[in-house]
Amino acid sequence: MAQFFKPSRRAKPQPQQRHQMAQVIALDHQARGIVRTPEVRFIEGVLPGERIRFAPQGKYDGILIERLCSAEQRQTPPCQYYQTCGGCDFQHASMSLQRRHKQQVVSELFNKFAQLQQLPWQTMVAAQESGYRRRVRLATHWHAKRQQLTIGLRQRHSKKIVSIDQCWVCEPAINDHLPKLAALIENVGLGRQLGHVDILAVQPYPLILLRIDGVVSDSQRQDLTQWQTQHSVQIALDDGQAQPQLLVETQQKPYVRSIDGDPLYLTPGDFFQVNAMVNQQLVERALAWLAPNSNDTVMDLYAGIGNFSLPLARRCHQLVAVEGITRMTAQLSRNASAAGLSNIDAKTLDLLQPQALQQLSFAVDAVLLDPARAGAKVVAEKLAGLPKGQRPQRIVYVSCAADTLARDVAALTQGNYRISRCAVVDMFPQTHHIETIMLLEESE
Ligand SMILES: C[S@@+](CC[C@H](N)C(=O)[O-])C[C@H]1O[C@@H](n2cnc3c(N)ncnc32)[C@H](O)[C@@H]1O
Repeated sequence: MAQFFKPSRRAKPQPQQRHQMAQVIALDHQARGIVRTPEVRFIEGVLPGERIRFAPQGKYDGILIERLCSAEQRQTPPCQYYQTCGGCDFQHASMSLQRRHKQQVVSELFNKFAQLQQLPWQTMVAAQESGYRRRVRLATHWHAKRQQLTIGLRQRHSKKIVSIDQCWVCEPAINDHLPKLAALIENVGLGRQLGHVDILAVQPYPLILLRIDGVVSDSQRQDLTQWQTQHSVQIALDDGQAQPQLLVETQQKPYVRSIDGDPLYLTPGDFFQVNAMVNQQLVERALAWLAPNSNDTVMDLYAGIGNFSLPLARRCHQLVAVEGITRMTAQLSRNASAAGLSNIDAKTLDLLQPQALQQLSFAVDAVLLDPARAGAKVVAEKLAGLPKGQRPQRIVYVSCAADTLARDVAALTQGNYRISRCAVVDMFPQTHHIETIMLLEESE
């Protein structure tokens, strides 16, 4: 049969003459270096002040070929997998540069989207630089010929998996179990059926959540049950259809603790904040800025399983919590009951729907907003337009996406609010991800 030439789908190496020299002038919002030659290009792994040789790629990108000098703020990436793993993209910068850059990005976005030049910055909410992640999702690949399983994190810009047995930013409870997983799955014979694996550093035992396609036999269940007892972990199975199930349903439900020590029970798959120490400080900061007292009615929007709701309810008269996922609202209510709190009214509403907001009275003393990346546009526009006496005096907005935060805060400041405090929250050190907390108060 005739053989036709098929070009490789891999990016071709750039010919030598196309390489260009440039000085990195700044970092973009994803912590990539910006060069101008004169066209603007974005290059990963480089820092402002560094002179580099790079290969242009596509219309806007470049690939670093050689660094001719190093910025003072460069550090040797501490993680052995840094060059290949796509997990942390900012390890080559000192912690002070990482944190300064995050604040700079928020300032730039507010300048651009909210026309606000000066923000009232407060001390950053930050804790340890490594060993902070209490949940991680691992990718897996089953080599049928070798009957071997690879577990790890995705390579940068690739579907390939970097096999890891330690993750520098994960909590020790995760790293204790990560190296044992491949052998467990191979021995139990679930390699072919395995999708991803989540490890959660929760109480009373670390939880390993296996995404399995197809049926798990009784003998496989027995093997897994034996293993979880031997290694003091809990295993849960997720078939992608129904809610993940603990292998032994009679065992105690997993939980994390609120800042007051109340257990926040969760079902595998429920959202909880990734960085326990930063979360502790974040909730404390939100409480300090919202300053609830025992006569106040407070609203916690995007409440999850009650991370902010329970501490707020302990300090105010009445707490209205709103969450979009029914299962999590029910969990929040159970968590409130377990903590002996009877002043929480938990509702399930889609806060992106204007008509859903008609079911809420915003004549409360304070509101906490903690939306997902999409932000809280509909809520912000509603709050911005409410007359005095029917709106909260204080709003604390916790955000994981500075662009949607700037958009929503612009709506609030064009209404009856002004920004009185803000701080960067370094929830994900060693990565470019930015969280922010902002206090808005009635301006008249
Ligand atoms: C960043 S998490 C914060 C959860 C909680 N405040 C915490 O600290 O753990 C955002 C929460 O908003 C919920 N959510 C996302 N979109 C929503 C929507 N349209 N309406 C209501 N809740 C939503 C998610 O289910 C999630 O629990």
